[in-house]
Amino acid sequence: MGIQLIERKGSFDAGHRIMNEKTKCFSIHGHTYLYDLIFEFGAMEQIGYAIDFKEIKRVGVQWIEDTLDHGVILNPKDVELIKAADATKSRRWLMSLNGEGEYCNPSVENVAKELFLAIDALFLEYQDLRLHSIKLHETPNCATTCFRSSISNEERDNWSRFRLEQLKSYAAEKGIMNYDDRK
Ligand SMILES: Nc1nc2c(c(=O)[nH]1)N=C([C@H](O)[C@H](O)COP(=O)(O)OP(=O)(O)OP(=O)(O)O)CN2
Repeated sequence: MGIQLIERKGSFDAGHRIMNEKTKCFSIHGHTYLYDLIFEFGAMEQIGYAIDFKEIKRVGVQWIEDTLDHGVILNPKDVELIKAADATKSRRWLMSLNGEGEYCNPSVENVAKELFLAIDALFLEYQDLRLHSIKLHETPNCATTCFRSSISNEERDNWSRFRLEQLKSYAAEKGIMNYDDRK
C-alpha cells in the first residue's frame, strides 16, 4: 500500500529578530506564522480515519498554542532580549538546533526544523502515522518546507538533549484519545 498524506493547518503569533542580519530583520518584530502539519500514514482505523483531525488539534496545535503563540523565539546568544523577556514574564523559546545556549537564529528555516522535531516527538506513539513535513510561512509570501531529511543528525541530537524529555512529558500528559465508540 502506498502512503497518503493528511494535513492540518494553523497559525501562531510570535516575535523574533535575526542576530547579525544587516538590514531590517535585525530589528525586533513579529509574524503571524502559518503552518501546515503534514503526516503520512499507511493503515487507517476502521472508521476511516488515519488520525482524527481533532487529535492533531488536541495535541500538536495545542502544544504550539501553549509554547510558541504570543511568545518570542530567540537566539540563545541574544542575552538582552532573553533578559527583557524574563523581566516582563514573557513566553520565550530558545533555539537549540546547535546545542543548548549555542548561537542559532530563529529564521523561518530553523524555526521550521524545531517545529518539525517537536511535532515529530509528540506523535511518536501513534501507530501507522509519521510526520512527513511542515510548511511554515513567516509572511503570506515567504515560507519554507521542512522534511525529515532537512534536519541533520547533529541538529536532532542537540535538540533532543535539550527538549525531548519536555515533549515526551507533554505527550504523556495528553495521552492518545480514542474516537471509535466500539473501543
Ligand atoms: N532565508 C530567509 N530569508 C529571510 C527570512 C528568513 O527567515 N529566512 N526572514 C525574513 C523576514 O523576517 C520575513 O520573513 C520576510 O520579510 P519580507 O522580505 O519583508 O517579506 P514580506 O512578505 O513581508 O514582504 P513583501 O516584500 O511585501 O513580499 C527576510 N528574509
